[in-house]
Amino acid sequence: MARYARVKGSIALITLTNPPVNALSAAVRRGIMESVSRALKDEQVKAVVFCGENEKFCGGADIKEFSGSMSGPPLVPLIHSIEAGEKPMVAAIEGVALGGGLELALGCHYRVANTKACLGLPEVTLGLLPAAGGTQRLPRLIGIPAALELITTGRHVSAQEALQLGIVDQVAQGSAVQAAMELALSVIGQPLNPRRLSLRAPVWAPDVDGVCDAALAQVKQRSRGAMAPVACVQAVRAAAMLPYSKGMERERQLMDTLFRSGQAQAMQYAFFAQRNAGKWSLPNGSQWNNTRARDVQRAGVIGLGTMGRGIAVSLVKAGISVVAIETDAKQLESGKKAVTAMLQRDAQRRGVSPPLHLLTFTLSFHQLRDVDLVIEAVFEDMNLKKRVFSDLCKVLRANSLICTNTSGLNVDELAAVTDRQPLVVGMHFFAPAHVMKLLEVVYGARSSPEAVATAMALGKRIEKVCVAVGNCSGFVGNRMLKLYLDQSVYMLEEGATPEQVDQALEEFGFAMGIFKVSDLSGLDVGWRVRKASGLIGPDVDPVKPSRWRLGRRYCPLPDMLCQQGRFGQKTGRGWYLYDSPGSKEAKSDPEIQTFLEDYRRKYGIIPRRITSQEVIERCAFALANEGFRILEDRIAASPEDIDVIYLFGYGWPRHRGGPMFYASQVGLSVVLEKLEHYHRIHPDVPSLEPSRLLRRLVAEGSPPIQQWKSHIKNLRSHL
Ligand SMILES: C/C=C(\C)C(=O)SCCNC(=O)CCNC(=O)[C@H](O)C(C)(C)COP(=O)(O)OP(=O)(O)OC[C@H]1O[C@@H](n2cnc3c(N)ncnc32)[C@H](O)[C@@H]1OP(=O)(O)O
Repeated sequence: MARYARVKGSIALITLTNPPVNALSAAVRRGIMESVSRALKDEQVKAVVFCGENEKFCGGADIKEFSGSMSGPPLVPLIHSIEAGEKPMVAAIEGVALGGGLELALGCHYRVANTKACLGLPEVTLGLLPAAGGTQRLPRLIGIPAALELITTGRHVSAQEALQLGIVDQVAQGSAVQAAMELALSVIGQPLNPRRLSLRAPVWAPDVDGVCDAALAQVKQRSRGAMAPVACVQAVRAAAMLPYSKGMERERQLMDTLFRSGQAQAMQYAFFAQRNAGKWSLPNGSQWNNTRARDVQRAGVIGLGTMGRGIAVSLVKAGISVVAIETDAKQLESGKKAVTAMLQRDAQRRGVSPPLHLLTFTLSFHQLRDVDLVIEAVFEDMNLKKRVFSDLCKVLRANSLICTNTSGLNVDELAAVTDRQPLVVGMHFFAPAHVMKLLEVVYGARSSPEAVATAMALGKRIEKVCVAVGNCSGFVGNRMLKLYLDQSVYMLEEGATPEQVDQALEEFGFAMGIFKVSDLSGLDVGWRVRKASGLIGPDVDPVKPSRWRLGRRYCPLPDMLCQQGRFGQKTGRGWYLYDSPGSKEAKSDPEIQTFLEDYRRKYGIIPRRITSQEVIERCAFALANEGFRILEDRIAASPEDIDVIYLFGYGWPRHRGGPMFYASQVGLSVVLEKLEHYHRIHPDVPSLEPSRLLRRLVAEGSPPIQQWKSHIKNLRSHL
């Protein structure tokens, strides 16, 4: 899987051939080894150029191989043999040079990239470190601070930035392969030792220790328990302190630990889960590769609140014309200002001009007559949305799609008021919509495969991670979130504080605990939903609200907070205290402690100590248990889809894979046992009762997560 050719008389051109990204599989490594040996032996060959098939240099090691037993020539000695070769070796980088691909290029004596190439060492995002010499060669090439930044973040850099950093020697406007061949011919006969990065001395710099310490503190703070970024800093520190061979030894030791870790498994699982989510399928058999998406050139956005603004920005940035509608002139003006400012800021950052010409702001629905698709983002109110949907049908072309950004209302009920049920789907964005990566595409009972394909393709075009889900209250993400929130507030009743719960979740890896997140989102949002769903009504005792509603345990604490006007950050008070409305730093509020104590006293609850372990078990296992029910109900097509939703929409730590992967990693029988235990203690919380699918999987020997899909099919056929 490496092609060998002699070109221009004296150049051996070695082409990596393993589409789509020319990953360094065992066969590719073998091919490179044989080709290098042939080039070194061939007396006609005076220089060697490496490139990749289909204008993609190399996407790195073949990640699929990591889960099996590795075979074939190892990468480290292979790259060493390239570097040690007595003929100039030049990497011609087109498309991507990532991970092992860049490490291969660093083993070459020269590197040429074309303008569109991107380079990086993203191993840290897979729970690993660049262990084919990357942590030792890159610092020797570009210095410790720049290498630390690239290796600990896994950030991709453009060819231009790579040139500025000194990673590549040349950027070619046209073909990198042509430019590399010219460079190779021009350097024949020049000494190679100065070009061999491994021969360079350790990279000493003033206060190297201080720089590494600062990087360590930064990654520990940023990555919340992830091991790989810490190991990356340790390996780069070795490049600063030790000769190359010792540094390589350190790199290998650190990699050995990471490679076997559950964190690496979780992150590699997340990599493939994200890509598999794009391969959607519907219960009727329609799927991503048998359904055509429609082209969307013009879209409408109804409502310019926070969500509508973010959606409009995302569409325009992808080159789609947008007609943005509001019902009130003042709101239209403030929406216009906000959208324009967001686009201007973004354009300024990227050094381009803002695509404002793609935007039309109007109060008139008639301007929507020739759009291909509309995304409704009005207030979360079924009647209001129904009115908007029927008004849309009066002006839209008969074949225009109508999408709703509802976060959990019934898509079928909305579709029913239209004249085009097959053309109605949900597009559930997450706030802020121009930043958050997740998009749940919700298909209703009558949504056509073409409508789903169009929404999925549009989501991909605006750079979202899209997951197709079925229609139920809250869809996947918010349906699960409800149970996680329930557990959190029950624990406050039982004796915990918001700080304790949040600390346990943050130590687990969440960027923010659930109470901080609730304050950020606004506590009034859930309050409104609970009122609309009949959980709060005039029959509720205002002095001692019932803890039992609709036949199950209910915690009135969040409602009581809202009654006090504590809506979270926006009012300066929620579960925490803020310096002023809108400020972000959450501080403990003694009033909340007193409020919780009074509450427990009023209801005769004797507080008990709740450990971090209990917090994690009750939150994570409640999430996973609902995830199993969602799989039984066919609302999500696979556990991977659920995990992608939690990773990209709800801040689940990537090094824990997602709630379903976490359950599989902890062990399904352990999860079952714990749920049974908690359900025994809390029989008034039906959601803690282990799901049928979980029981079934345990009974069938807890198969690996990749096999759950077939067990789910069997479970259904037994129902
Ligand atoms: C030690 C460790 C070492 C030495 C390493 O090198 S670890 C690997 C480091 N490399 C990476 O992390 C790069 C991973 N890949 C990507 O970031 C992207 O795939 C890409 C930027 C290279 C291309 O992006 P895009 O064009 O959007 O395509 P997809 O992401 O959808 O990928 C297409 C298919 O290729 C599969 N793929 C990609 N990279 C690898 C890889 N390194 N090993 C195995 N397979 C890879 C990916 O899963 C897609 O497969 P399908 O879904 O189409 O089946």
